[in-house]
Amino acid sequence: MKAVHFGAGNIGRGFIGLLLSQSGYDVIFSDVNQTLVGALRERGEYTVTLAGDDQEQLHVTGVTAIDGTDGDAVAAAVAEADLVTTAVGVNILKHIAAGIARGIERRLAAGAEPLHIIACENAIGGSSQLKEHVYAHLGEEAKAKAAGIIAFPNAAVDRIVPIQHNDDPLAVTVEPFYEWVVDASAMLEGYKPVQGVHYVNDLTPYIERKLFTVNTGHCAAAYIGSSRGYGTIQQAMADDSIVDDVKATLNETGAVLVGRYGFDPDEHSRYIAKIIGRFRNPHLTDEVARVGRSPIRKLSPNDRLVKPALQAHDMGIEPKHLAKVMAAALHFANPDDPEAVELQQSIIEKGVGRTVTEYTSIADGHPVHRLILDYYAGMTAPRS
Ligand SMILES: NC(=O)C1=CN([C@@H]2O[C@H](COP(=O)(O)OP(=O)(O)OC[C@H]3O[C@@H](n4cnc5c(N)ncnc54)[C@H](O)[C@@H]3O)[C@@H](O)[C@H]2O)C=CC1
Ligand SMILES: O=P(O)(O)OC[C@H]1O[C@](O)(CO)[C@@H](O)[C@@H]1O
Repeated sequence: MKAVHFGAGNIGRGFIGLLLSQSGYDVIFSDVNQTLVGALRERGEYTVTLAGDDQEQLHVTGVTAIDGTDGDAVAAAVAEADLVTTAVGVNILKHIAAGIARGIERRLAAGAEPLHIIACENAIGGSSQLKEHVYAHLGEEAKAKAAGIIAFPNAAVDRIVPIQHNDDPLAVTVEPFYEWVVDASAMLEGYKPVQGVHYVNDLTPYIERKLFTVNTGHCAAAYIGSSRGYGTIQQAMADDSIVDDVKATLNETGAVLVGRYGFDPDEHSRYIAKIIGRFRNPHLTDEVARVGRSPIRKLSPNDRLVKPALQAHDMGIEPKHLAKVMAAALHFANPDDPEAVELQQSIIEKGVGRTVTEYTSIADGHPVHRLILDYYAGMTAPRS
């Protein structure tokens, strides 16, 4: 069995590629990073280290790579794949869509074997977004033929994999925990399960619980940590006042999740406690720059801060701590992060009020808008 996985980065090698390989797939990574592509082709294997007390090592074999900028190679790989997955970043999905579309056209011309295409990104509806981008490259006839044969099940993926600082470009250290949940209702009949994947008929509670707990809590630690001058999540989480902020933020999202989906409150509290323990993992060094990266995406209406804050407000809960995290995100100034640069520029040119409205879609005068501005005014810019 052949799987084509777009993105040989941290999650690609350290999570998705690993599980696919353990499930018996030959994994072909597609990436634009020529160092990664060259090393994967030359060596055909790499090592994943689990960041626990015993530093267990897992050897992934039977892998190779293609150059993601080579449209023919990408189309040929997709045409022959038994499964396609991605972990490139949700904003990159549009850039891989044309190659996937060409691969689908080739499949359709050759007899149309069924195919699942699963985006493993931190986003609600990642595969659906990818489908839209891919369909934009297909004609009406191809789209009609693809219906019922090419499926794009949405997924939630959870494993913390920091930026790697190893001499070996392929080596990757990951936290031991993982969770990969896939929408079974969108899978084609007779699909072969991937080992370690949890297939569920209603993905929404899973993706929202993950995004609004793991990712909301993590970015709370990153943005508030950064505003206090901390460089890593581990440093920030050693500060009790930041842990209190993270917990209070997750109590707000927790109230929303318990209210909307009927999760057991005690079980949800244990879920939060476990996640806070994961953030503190002493065997990892995770930079606030990575966890807070792309603040415009993280402040967008459907993402980990705005959506639960507005849901909380609608349920009569004042989302004070979510607003505080958003205010800290507006102070997140990283010259190497193009979205942070754009946000800071917008604040300088248009003021913070208009910037909040433009990027979060929360109207001026809305109580949550006012909360964000109040916290923003009371917060100093991060120490350099
Ligand atoms: N790192 C983590 O702990 C987690 C990350 N995620 C999600 O996984 C996705 C990937 O994140 P990371 O692995 O951390 O990022 P990363 O930056 O380590 O990996 C992304 C890879 O995609 C490649 N890429 C960029 N453009 C491409 C293109 N056009 N074609 C093929 N490859 C391309 C990059 O060269 C890079 O190797 C993101 O959506 C992230 O939100 C989800 C859960 C955990
Ligand atoms: O990858 P994103 O969406 O920029 O956000 C970083 C987040 O992803 C994770 O790496 C895993 O979900 C978390 O560590 C962090 O909350």
